[in-house]
Amino acid sequence: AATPAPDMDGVAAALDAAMANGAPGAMARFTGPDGVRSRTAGVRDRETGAPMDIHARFRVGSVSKTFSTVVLLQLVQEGRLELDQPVNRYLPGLLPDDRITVRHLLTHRSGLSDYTNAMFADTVPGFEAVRNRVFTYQELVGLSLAEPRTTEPGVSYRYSNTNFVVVGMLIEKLTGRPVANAYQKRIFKPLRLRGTSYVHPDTRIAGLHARGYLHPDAAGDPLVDSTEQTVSWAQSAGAVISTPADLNTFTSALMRGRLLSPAMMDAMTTVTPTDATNTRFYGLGLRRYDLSCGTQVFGHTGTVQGFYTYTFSTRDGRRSLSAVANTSNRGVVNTVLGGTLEAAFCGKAPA
Ligand SMILES: CC1(C)S[C@@H]2[C@H](NC(=O)CCCC[C@H](NC(=O)C[NH3+])C(=O)[O-])C(=O)N2[C@H]1C(=O)[O-]
Repeated sequence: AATPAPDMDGVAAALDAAMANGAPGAMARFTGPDGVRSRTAGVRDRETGAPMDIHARFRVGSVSKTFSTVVLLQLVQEGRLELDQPVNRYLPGLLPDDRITVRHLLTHRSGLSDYTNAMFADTVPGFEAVRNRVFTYQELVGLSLAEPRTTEPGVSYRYSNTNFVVVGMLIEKLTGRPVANAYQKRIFKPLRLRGTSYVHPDTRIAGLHARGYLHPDAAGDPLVDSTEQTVSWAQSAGAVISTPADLNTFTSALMRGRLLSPAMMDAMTTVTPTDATNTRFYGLGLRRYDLSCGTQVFGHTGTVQGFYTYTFSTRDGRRSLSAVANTSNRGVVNTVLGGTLEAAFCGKAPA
């Protein structure tokens, strides 16, 4: 079937819906066979009123997990570790269960609890308590291991940031360098992602950027400007900064096989369902969404204080979309922002 043109009016409507539900601003960038299409809405800075800018940098949250996965799978390709070996073989004594394998981390099937649930139970106090803190990986893993495991290893999918903190530990142990070096050398530089960085524990977003605004739990309380933070509570699970254009370049290059071998891409895109809808799946550090028009898109989502992100590409890498809203802790915004995917990849509904 012919590739449908993106319905940019539909994309714009989803951005407007995000604003109508509390986002100060939103933006989306589609890259496809007929070139680039962008839409923006609202402001990137509530103080100055500066309009949202498609070139603005922002925090991508868990989209970082796909960057970390690419680095780790390159190390697997280089023979530095094996997917089905115990994590403890490479990080002796780290985990209390030798049955937890590297693959379990990348598929969220390790059973390691997600320490952020307790950390952010009270949204604003939780954020304020950690926004300037610097954690070691070991401290974060310690927070998780203080809580009961959620499943026996490999038995079921249970999303946990802890998995990708351990992925960061593996990368640093095997390369002998901070993860920032691996991101830069293996992804940012080769793909010329000049708007993408990993600056942990620096709290700033350099250059032209969107400010992020966290919705408080109590209705009527003011938005919290959450732009500056270390994101040390997430690091290799959530601390990358990027732009819509760079994320489209990244997902497209990934799908086109510019970062990993065909065999490794097959492994990465081998998925299991994450919910009962049978339209949402997870592979290795990668989500698959099956859209209403039958198109499957691969990428990741992100939720970090002040920013919601969707970044997905078709399996052939020919079409990519990144959509961002500069708010969080407002689920309806995240949901309506997701409407950009159907509009962009399925096009206008038949009349
Ligand atoms: C699975 C998710 C949704 S959560 C996970 C990760 N983000 C976090 O773990 C942060 C959670 C707290 C964020 C905060 N919420 C609260 O504090 C609520 N009390 C807010 O909305 O800013 C990320 O990113 N992933 C998303 C993903 O992968 O899409």
